[in-house]
Amino acid sequence: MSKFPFDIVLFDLDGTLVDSARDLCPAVNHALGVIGRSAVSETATRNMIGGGTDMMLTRALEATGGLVDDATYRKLTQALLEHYWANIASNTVPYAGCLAALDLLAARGCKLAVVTNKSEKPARELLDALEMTDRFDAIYGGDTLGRERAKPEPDILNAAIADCGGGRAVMIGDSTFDVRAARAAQVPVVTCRYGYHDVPVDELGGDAMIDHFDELAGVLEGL
Ligand SMILES: O=C(O)COP(=O)(O)O
Ligand SMILES: [Mg+2]
Repeated sequence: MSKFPFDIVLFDLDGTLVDSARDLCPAVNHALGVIGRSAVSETATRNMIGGGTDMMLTRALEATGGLVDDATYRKLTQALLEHYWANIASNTVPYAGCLAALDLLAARGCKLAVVTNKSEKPARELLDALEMTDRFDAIYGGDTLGRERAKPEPDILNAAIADCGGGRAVMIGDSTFDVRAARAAQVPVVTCRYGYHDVPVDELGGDAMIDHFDELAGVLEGL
């Protein structure tokens, strides 16, 4: 078997490895309900994910009547997180073909890492609940190095690459945060058509796109 072109595969979490909108959306709506706002749809929520919890809540507030004062915002963040913690893996599942693709990449000698804008604690909690933690050599959240160093900054990608021993890395993600972070880290990036997009999917601007995890290893071999 020919040598695989990458040593390290970095994965975004929400909208890339796992379909989490069915748990994130109710948590957002729980928070909106605290101040009597109307609910946002799951479809709308999907476009609000990718920049971390604060950005998701901010976008949901903007979509339902506007921003709130700091004290209210803190209360709503608390309500959102409490709801999310209690339901973190109620309806969240790895995307079809995800686990098989991770198996295949590991069998081809790749080290695997998660680089998410979700905070590290809930990211680990979710991966634990889905029994996925052991598959990864590094797991970085949006707060691991400090929020200001979350994606689109390259820092968590670079840190994960270093933890994996360095080498040829590639990023797999679903939002402009992932594409920009990969560009800044100077690694190629594959986007997922099935994920959560903050811009129209064809404007993400990655190096390749997959519709399904079954395509991933082949697409990486062709980069
Ligand atoms: O928490 C979020 O908004 C997104 O997380 P992600 O970086 O795994 O897509
Ligand atoms: Mg994502």
